Amino acid sequence: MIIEVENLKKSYGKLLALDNLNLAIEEGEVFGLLGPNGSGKTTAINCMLSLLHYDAGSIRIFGQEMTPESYDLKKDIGVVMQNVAVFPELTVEENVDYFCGLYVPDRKERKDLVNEAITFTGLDEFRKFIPKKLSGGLLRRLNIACGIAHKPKLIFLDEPTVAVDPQSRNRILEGILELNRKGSTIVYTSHYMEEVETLCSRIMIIDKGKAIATGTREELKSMIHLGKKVSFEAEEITAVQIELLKNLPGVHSVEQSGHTVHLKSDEENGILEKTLAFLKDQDIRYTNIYSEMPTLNDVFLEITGKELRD
Ligand SMILES: Nc1ncnc2c1ncn2[C@@H]1O[C@H](COP(=O)(O)OP(=O)(O)OP(=O)(O)O)[C@@H](O)[C@H]1O
Repeated sequence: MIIEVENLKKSYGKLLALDNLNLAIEEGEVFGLLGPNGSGKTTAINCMLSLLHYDAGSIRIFGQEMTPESYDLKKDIGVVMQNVAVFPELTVEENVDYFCGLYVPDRKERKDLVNEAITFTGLDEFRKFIPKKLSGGLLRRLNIACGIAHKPKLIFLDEPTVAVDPQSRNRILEGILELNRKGSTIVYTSHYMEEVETLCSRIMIIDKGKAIATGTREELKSMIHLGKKVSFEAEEITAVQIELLKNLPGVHSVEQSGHTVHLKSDEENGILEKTLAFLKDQDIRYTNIYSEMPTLNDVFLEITGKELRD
């Protein structure tokens, strides 16, 4: 096991930020911590890295107890924090070299690692730039280059794509998968469910410092017995017709927002066809009908009663 967290508790004054958190991550995983803002993701990471004192519980990394003095463990860990942390007066190259130098004292060895990290994050043409001259997306990529240049076995990335343009975002996500393919275990926090779904082999959904569900995306979705969702727009649908729709076999719930009708079913198949037949039978004019599979937001909504995004 690469990471084992048992019964972790952390309070800030009266606020219980982590409430008996348990976590086990195996080598080779891309593990996602998914939760809304303030759910405790950063606190969990900072505890795992021994950057924060915690009140109770135990943390083992690479099979050993993690303490603030675990320097031998830390050299195999890479950290990309939520807030970009680079030196404003150093160039891209100098920044990466500085952070890599914390773990790799040999200059020659480091030169190759720094070059590799810069190329990997697509920063070759910006080597001599200082951070102030970089766009938000490029700055995030520099943050990543600084965190991974020493080729760590375990990489923590805390919301690395917040406020990043789509091009940089894709590059970052592809880069993370590439790091995983090259052998690094990844712990990735986000409140973007799409990213976590695409990237992560296993996901823990966290809310108010508590793990509310853990599993692969398929396992998480199968927990909530929700089949497909169907949405369509209909300007003239009546309240009675909405009630009739709710009574169709297999229909779980129906909600209206403006002219859009959202229907949830507990069946995987056939619900779109049933809805179409109903609309035809009732002579309801509709546009933009589509069906979709449940998302991790549906899982979160069903378990907590609120949306993942605030
Ligand atoms: N240093 C601190 N002092 C007091 N409260 C804190 C501190 N750091 C975090 N908190 C609180 O602890 C809770 C968990 O915060 P944390 O930053 O771990 O959540 P998060 O899921 O990472 O959210 P975000 O994505 O917004 O960073 C929140 O209610 C937050 O306000």
